[in-house]
Amino acid sequence: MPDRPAPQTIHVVVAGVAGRMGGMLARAVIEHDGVTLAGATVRPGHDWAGRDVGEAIGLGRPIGLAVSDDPLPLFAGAQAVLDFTSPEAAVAHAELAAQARLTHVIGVTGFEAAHLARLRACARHAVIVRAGNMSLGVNLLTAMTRRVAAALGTEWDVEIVETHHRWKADAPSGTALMLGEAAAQGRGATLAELAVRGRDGITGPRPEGAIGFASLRGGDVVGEHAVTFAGMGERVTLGHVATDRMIFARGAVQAALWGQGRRPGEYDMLDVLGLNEAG
Ligand SMILES: NC(=O)C1=CN([C@@H]2O[C@H](COP(=O)(O)OP(=O)(O)OC[C@H]3O[C@@H](n4cnc5c(N)ncnc54)[C@H](OP(=O)(O)O)[C@@H]3O)[C@@H](O)[C@H]2O)C=CC1
Ligand SMILES: O=C(O)C1=N[C@H](C(=O)O)C[C@H](O)C1
Repeated sequence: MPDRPAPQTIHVVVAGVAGRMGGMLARAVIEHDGVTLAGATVRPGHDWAGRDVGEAIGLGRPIGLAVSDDPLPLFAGAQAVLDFTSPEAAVAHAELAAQARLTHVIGVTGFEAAHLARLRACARHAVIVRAGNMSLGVNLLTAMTRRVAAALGTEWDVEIVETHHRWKADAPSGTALMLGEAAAQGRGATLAELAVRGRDGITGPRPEGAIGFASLRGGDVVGEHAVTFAGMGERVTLGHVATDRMIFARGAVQAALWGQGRRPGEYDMLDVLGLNEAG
């Protein structure tokens, strides 16, 4: 339950509206009840600055809102920001979001430990909902992965394979790491203790209990993930295929609404979807 009553309609800013996800997020906000698009940002100096958001994202009509390259005044007048930009930009946005006390929904992947430490500090002042994947299907898969890993034990080898479009910047994907963390949790460990990220050359036998990752990149693949539990004489594979980025955008809007009136802190989509307890 929220700690305070949530407003009826919340004002939402989309950061990085010129990106593959940015345009989807703006559409999702425009289409969703209970949220109003209050701003959309691009990197300083981007040639979309000043253009109408509707025209810039290809909606086919103006919506009377100009793209901005200055997040500060937009954040000051909003209740939430949806952020699928880059690790550096998301950390800078988190510092502004903390000052404005707004819900910061972060879909960005590829964070390093130093970024995560800064996000943790910001979450002392505002709600951060961060997940490597905001879709319902992947979050269900995450909860299932934790359960299956707990049930099968370490004699079943866990391998996670992900496939994405040719433009993706980071590997393994944020989703793959989320699934790996869930498998590790199911076994009472952390992913840092068990992860094997990339194999090449004379690798020797697989360490028992390791969680392996492999990444494929090509074409326009939206995102595919498979978690295989390989035992002696049988294999169990759980998977998810995304065919439309709107699944991530809708999840982000849901997270923005969920965050209203919550206590400051770090949350994820399992919290939003009520799947943490179920795991
Ligand atoms: N959690 C989830 O469900 C999902 C997460 N993702 C993640 O979201 C991120 C973005 O993915 P994608 O949309 O494909 O990538 P893109 O590169 O298409 O989009 C990122 C956008 O952010 C912009 N940007 C960077 N810095 C700033 C800034 N300071 N202010 C405003 N805009 C900025 C970039 O601008 P410029 O090009 O000028 O640098 C670019 O337009 C990735 O980390 C990806 O893994 C993607 C899909 C789903
Ligand atoms: O970069 C992407 O496109 C995606 N990134 C996320 C990830 O790293 O897992 C989520 C989704 O798979 C698409």
